[in-house]
Amino acid sequence: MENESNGIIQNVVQYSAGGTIAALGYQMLSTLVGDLSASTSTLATSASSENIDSSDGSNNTMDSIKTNNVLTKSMAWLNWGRRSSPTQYSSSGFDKEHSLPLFTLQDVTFHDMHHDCWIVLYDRVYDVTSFLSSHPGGDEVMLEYAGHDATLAFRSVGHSKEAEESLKPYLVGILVESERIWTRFSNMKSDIP
Ligand code: HEM
Repeated sequence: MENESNGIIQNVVQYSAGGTIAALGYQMLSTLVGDLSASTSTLATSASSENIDSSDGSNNTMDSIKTNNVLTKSMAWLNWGRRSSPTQYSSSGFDKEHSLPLFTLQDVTFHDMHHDCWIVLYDRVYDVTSFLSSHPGGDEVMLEYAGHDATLAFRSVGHSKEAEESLKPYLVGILVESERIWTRFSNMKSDIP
């Protein structure tokens, strides 16, 4: 009899311990789900209200998503990891002719933001971050090419000789030889400012 009641007590204790753990698990899960749905609804609300408020009629949904939601903030942390790559310091060597570091196109892609904007023009790498706000054509057109080769866009605008001259202070490096287009072939060199 005593054994039997001990067994029952043991079962009750085990059952309640299991129940407590399950309850704790459930609570943690629902907190998580709660957080997620709260952020999703905040996202939906902010996105739709910005759309309605938009006075210039433009679609601000993506801007809103970019700035307001938890997912984007997490992405910023991921980006922080990506951006801590030491690409200002070239691992591809040094160009003796220009006394400048050599960069690959991939190195340049790391600098694709308003506060850190590099572009490639005529196989040369320019850090135009400080020039963005004073560009006569506006910062948006340049930001479209942030982290990329902008030579064709630059040429298609028909920039003046003064514009070409004003590039010089922003030069930070040269493309590695295997990725050059304009300076690789002698018949194209005359086209380069
Ligand atoms: C570091 C690179 C750049 C520099 C130094 C620069 C400089 C200038 C300057 C000085 C002007 C005034 C007009 C002129 O003198 O030609 C201008 C206008 C303009 N630029 Fe740039 N620019 C650069 C890159 C770009 C890029 C990548 C684009 C991409 C499309 C662009 C698009 C324009 C546009 C649309 C205008 C206005 C043209 C007009 O209203 O007549 N620029 N830029």
